[in-house]
Amino acid sequence: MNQSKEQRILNFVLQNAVRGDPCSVLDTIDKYCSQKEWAMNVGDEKGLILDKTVEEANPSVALELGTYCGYSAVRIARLLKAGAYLLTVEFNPEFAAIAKQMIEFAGVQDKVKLLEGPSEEIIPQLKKKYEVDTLDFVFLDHWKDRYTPDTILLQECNLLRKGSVLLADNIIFPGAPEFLNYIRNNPHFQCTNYPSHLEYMKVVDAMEKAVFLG
Ligand SMILES: O=C(NC/C=C/[C@H]1O[C@@H](n2cnc(C(F)(F)F)c2)[C@H](O)[C@@H]1O)c1cc([N+](=O)[O-])cc(O)c1O
Ligand SMILES: [Mg+2]
Repeated sequence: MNQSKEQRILNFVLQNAVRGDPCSVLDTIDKYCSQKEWAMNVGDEKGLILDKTVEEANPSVALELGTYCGYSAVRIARLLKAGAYLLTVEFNPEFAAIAKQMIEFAGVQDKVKLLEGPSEEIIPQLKKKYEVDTLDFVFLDHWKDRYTPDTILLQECNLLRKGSVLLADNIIFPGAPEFLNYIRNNPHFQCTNYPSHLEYMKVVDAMEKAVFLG
């Protein structure tokens, strides 16, 4: 059976990146996806916004919704301090298997826990099953129509604390208009917009940061 695009991306990394070097894995994925096959990784331009937001938040516990091939999981994990960790949620078993290998090749597996399943099932389990108290940082990059219900669910499950930082990808393209309306009109969040471009393309995109005010 012929390979998936995600398998081709992983193979290119296994053959061309440096094992144990997260930056080389990121650069190799960016090279493949800008020169050979486009894929929905956050990419190098928006990746810099992600880096700065993670460094500023300096999270002990981070959550990512939408692992895909593991590009942003590697990107976030490489910046985490000793003892800090990332929980990343992936719904598609094939993508989860790819991401697991990507994360291990990059050498950040000790800082990343990959959870397989739908967010509406996993988020309510974070406190009891995954021993989370509150989340310091959340990266939203999964299905755009899930950004709002999952942000509401995080609040309902008391997983946010004063100062928790949410960062959402694809505010312009493909767009998350309902989320933007929800979060910008919600007095419990302080929002900041970061204009950018769609990964590997000249198409305009943006990220939105929302700090929970408690
Ligand atoms: O559709 C896009 N992203 C959707 C991303 C979807 C990814 O998130 C996973 N997921 C779904 N639910 C969960 C949870 F949380 F339940 F586990 C995880 C899906 O299996 C998939 O791997 C997208 C599209 C474009 N584009 O240009 O079309 C550009 C982008 O940057 C994008 O992120
Ligand atoms: Mg995205």
